[in-house]
Amino acid sequence: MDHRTRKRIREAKSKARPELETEINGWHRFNYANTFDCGLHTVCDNVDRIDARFVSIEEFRERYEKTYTPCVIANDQLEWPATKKWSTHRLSKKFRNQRFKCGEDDDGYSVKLKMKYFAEYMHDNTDDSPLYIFDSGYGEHPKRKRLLGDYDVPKYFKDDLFSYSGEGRRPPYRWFVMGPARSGTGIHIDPLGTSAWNALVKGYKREEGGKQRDEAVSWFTYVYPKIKSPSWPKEFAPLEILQGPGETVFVPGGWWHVVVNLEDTIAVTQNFCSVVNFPIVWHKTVRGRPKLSKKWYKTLKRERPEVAEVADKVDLKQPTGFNSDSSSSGSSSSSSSECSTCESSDDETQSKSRKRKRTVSNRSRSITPNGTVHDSLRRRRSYSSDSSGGSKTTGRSISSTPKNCR
Ligand SMILES: O=C(O)CCC(=O)C(=O)O
Ligand SMILES: [Fe+2]
Repeated sequence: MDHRTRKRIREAKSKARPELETEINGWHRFNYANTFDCGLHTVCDNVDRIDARFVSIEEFRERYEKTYTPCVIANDQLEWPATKKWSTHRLSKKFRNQRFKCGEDDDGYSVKLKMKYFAEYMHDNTDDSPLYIFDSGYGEHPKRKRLLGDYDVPKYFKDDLFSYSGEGRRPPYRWFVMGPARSGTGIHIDPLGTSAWNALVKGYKREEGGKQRDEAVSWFTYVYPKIKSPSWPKEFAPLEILQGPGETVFVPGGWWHVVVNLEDTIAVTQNFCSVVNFPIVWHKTVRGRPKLSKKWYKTLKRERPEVAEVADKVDLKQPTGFNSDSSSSGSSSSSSSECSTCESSDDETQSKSRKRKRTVSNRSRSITPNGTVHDSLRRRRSYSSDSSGGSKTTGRSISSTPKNCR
């Protein structure tokens, strides 16, 4: 690593995590680079896998979306140029001098690094919880928007009702995500009741959460062993996923989740509002983003009158019964970066400057040497009564392969 690269990285790190700069050995304090157990052999992968080639949109909707049941979608990236183009090497050539967001400073401003510097850092760092690219601006940037051509929104998620709120106005909804081992996303619920898909193109992940810092790696170190211990009530056992390259995780709204990368990973994730989660998302948007909701409603009325009718029927005085508070942001391993994950508080500023909050929840993901990622999801009981609460369904084209489950 040359002098300039080191300097740029040092600057980015001190902006993104100033609190670590004042600690002795702040970035290496826990020596996770040598001690972090990625848990490959203890992961209990207990989430359904479906094959995108055989499961229809209708079947997916009935089985997973409507029941708010997480699942892993396989074989959906077969045609994606990203599978070839998204290697650290190729990206660092193609986007060499493009700056990607890898954190946020204390005033909420993006901390960015040129791809060429970040790629070097990926391969050569021993930080406990390294910087993580979590960039939502690429779609509007003249050069970075070339990434859009490398992947396709999965067929199950094409009808995103937030598109009717206006591309420039809608809350951030898509993120290019790239980071080394031990980076990840602290425990959180995604914002505004939205659901998400997260497509891992390269690498392996795993997660943990905790109150040390709201970092995934700490969660996995301190909290995960507790929830896996025999004394932990079975009814609160988490869902866990080892997500590999080529796999796309469906995270229904309201689920706590925490994700950790087990090695270098490259992924894309989008949050969406569909006809299924619309009543909840509408409720939260009216309360959290009132101005936006008014403009959104106008367009819906014109373009999707049947959805506007649903909006008319939502009782805004009743609580949604859906998780909406005390979630964390921490979509990067640094506790301060932007995320698709921050739950909305009821104010209009939320989507612009993502607030950091300490978390109480999480999802995690990890990867194995043979290309699997591990994801751990847990739903709060208060979530919603019509949900299956993580129960599994199996059937044609759907397999569930519990491993190491107690
Ligand atoms: O891949 C990750 O780090 C998880 C991302 C996530 O959960 C989110 O963006 O909400
Ligand atoms: Fe999330």
